[in-house]
Amino acid sequence: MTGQTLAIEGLTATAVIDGQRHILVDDLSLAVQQGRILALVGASGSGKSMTCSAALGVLPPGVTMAAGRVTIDDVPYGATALRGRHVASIMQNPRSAFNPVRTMRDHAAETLRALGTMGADAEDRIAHCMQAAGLEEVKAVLSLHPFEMSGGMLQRMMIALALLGDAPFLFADEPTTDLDLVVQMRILELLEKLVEERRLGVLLVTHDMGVVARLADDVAVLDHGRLVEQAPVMTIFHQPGHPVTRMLVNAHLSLYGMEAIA
Ligand SMILES: Nc1ncnc2c1ncn2[C@@H]1O[C@H](COP(=O)(O)OP(=O)(O)OP(=O)(O)O)[C@@H](O)[C@H]1O
Repeated sequence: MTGQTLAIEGLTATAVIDGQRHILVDDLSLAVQQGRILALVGASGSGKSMTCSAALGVLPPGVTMAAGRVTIDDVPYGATALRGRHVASIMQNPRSAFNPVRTMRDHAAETLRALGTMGADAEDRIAHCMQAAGLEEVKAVLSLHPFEMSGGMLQRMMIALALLGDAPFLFADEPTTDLDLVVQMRILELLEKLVEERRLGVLLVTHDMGVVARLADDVAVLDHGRLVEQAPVMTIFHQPGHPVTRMLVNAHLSLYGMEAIA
């Protein structure tokens, strides 16, 4: 069973800085398959987040998508149609994603409204997604404000909200960066489980090659906005082809050794 394929094709994002046009993402193409995790790696500033933002039509002010399109099984989709319904997203620093004066119940209701799916079964769906994200005490958690929750709980809630749309794809932008090591591991285990159980296709932005070794099936390497290498994870670690890939792998190996990826 192969499932759907989401393709980003010829994506180019530009910004005018001090009167000069800069290319932040340069004619980038990649494909994410349902049931697989594609890690998007590269040095800081290489364009990983901008790639996700451009594909989902949520670029920051001043940055323009100059070219490109997103297709699912060769059918092109506009960003508004993609977001939530076909592609869910989670990002780093979950605390900043929540409104500090609203409860989790408010956030869940707002997500359902945005998806246009506030049906009679709304409560059940919220509970189901929260449980899938490892939040068992549904009623208690729904009554909490962000400041009453840990970073790990907030990230689980963000994942629960992402699951509400039942999208086949998930873009996860550094989902564990701001969490402590134990919580990081639990969130990674959760992502792995969701890919297995729901056959999500995940585009995982990370700078952490340990996370790549642990989770990814395939790896795409960015350098200055360009895709310089794409290969299965084992090839990336054992036969990195591009100097940037070698640099990322060597930096990881010099810190942690080969055991983690054997
Ligand atoms: N609002 C903006 N306007 C113009 N340029 C921007 C803006 N935000 C980011 N950039 C530039 O776009 C490029 C790509 O940034 P991006 O955030 O995608 O990098 P990244 O690979 O995700 O980095 P990191 O790992 O540090 O998050 C960088 O050169 C960055 O300086």
